[in-house]
Amino acid sequence: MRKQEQISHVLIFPLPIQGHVNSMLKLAELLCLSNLHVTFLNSVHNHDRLLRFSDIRTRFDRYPGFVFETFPDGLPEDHPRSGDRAMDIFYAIDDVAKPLIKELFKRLVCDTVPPVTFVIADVICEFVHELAQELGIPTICFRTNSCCCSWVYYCLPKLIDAGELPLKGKEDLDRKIEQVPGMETILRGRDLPSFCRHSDVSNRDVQLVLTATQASSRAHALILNTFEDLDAPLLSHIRRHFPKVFTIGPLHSHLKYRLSRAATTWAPSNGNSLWEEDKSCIPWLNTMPFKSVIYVSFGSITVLSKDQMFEFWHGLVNSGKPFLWVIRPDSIIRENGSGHIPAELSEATKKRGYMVEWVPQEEVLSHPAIGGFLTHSGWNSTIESLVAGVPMICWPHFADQLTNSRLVSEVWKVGLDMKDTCDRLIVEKMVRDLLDDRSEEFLQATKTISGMARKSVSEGGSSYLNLDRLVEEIRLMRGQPLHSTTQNETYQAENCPRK
Ligand SMILES: O=c1ccn([C@@H]2O[C@H](COP(=O)(O)OP(=O)(O)O[C@H]3O[C@H](CO)[C@@H](O)[C@H](O)[C@H]3O)[C@@H](O)[C@H]2O)c(=O)[nH]1
Ligand SMILES: C[C@H]1CC[C@@H]2C(C(=O)O)=CO[C@@H](O)[C@@H]21
Repeated sequence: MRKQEQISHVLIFPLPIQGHVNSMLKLAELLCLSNLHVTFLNSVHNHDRLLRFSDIRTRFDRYPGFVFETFPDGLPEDHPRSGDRAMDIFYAIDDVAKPLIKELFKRLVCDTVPPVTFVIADVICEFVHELAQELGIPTICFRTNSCCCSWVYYCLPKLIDAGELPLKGKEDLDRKIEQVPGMETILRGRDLPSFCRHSDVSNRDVQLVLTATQASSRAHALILNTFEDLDAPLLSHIRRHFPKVFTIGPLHSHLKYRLSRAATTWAPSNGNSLWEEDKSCIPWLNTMPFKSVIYVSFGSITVLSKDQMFEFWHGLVNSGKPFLWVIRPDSIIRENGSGHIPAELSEATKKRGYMVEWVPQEEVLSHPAIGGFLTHSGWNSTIESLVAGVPMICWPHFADQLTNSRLVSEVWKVGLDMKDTCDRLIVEKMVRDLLDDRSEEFLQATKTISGMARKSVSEGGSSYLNLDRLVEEIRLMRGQPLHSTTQNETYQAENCPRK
């Protein structure tokens, strides 16, 4: 074995969308801080945007063992990559980009010094597991979504066998779901991930989630962006099927802690944003009273119809509370008809509203003026809100969001779930409940969880120790194949030209 092959070199592959790239870049930086070599794969589309709107270049330049590589995602430049077109990303990668990614993998295993010895694959990208396996490179998989949703995905075959899926109609939405151990008293049909609402389990999105989940069980270990105290009951179930689970989150908070302890004077960076962060909201927030503002954002892929936007807008204005609302340029569905904005909305917005296209969300959530978060319940947003101690109103509509919002309201009790409704009266009432009438109860619960989260990433905490164990595992696994034969060496002997 050549000398360079002694060095552990990790290849990280996220699904190329904001919520996945964000958390996996944080993981990448944590691994760099532990002196591992890391190559991070971005789609060309995302990489260009990250270079324009974030400081990734300067941030990662400081790690000598770090490299970005890119691949085309197979979609035309003007494709929205959001809303009901978000799933196109998978199928375009499959149709167009896969052979190119395979060549890239080969190059990284054969021609790179030191060669890639380990892959951390986004669970949902099944083909990455296949490629790594083909090349004899051990894989750890990373779930960027929540622990609760991951557990539901593992239980899907059981749900189907027991006839709990597919849901048979509207009446099934309120029926209790019994086949997800640990959540028997919590979940109703409507709280299952959105893919479960398809009337036919042979639907390709359902199959994608099922096969990716199955493939992940062949990986060496599983990484979750959560912490033990938050998800203990579910983790004990997951560990019966998947013995090696590394809970190392909340990743954003973990990274901040490790950076603050590293012997550097590196300035805190801005995020991993695919849109330009508008920081003008911070001086506006500075003028607002303590915990008075409701922050509204539906993440990076949700889109709203005009009717939905107006229901939220009326509800926010009628609540009488100041609001900071992120409306991405691509987030309102273009429809014919009147785009007329009623005078009462524009007047109230001038007085106590602030609308922007994208914000530095972690900074916003930790601002003292923020009293609540009206969110789509994406996992990053949820865990960022938990760490910041900000109660939530949840308006989920895709994938894990429908399950996350149920845990927010019924398990962690840190907010309210308005799923499957979009009505100005409900928005108004929930904003008042969150910020006034029930604020004490929600603030108390979020404070407790925030404390546990921070403890978990501090020295000696569960996530802190788990990250150290993960790094050790990667170092130990270097060059060792997962399976009985030394596939890695066999592959290299057969396919890498002799140097
Ligand atoms: O103005 C904004 C709005 C959002 N963000 C950040 O963007 C990320 C958004 O991630 P997330 O809340 O997880 O939402 P999505 O972008 O919708 O994420 C997708 O990926 C997640 C991880 O798998 C899933 O949980 C979601 O359901 C899925 O939609 C977060 O880190 C936010 O801090 C900003 O920085 N500024
Ligand atoms: C594009 C989506 C397909 C499934 C992924 C997901 C999940 O629950 O696994 C959550 O939201 C999206 O990021 C992914």
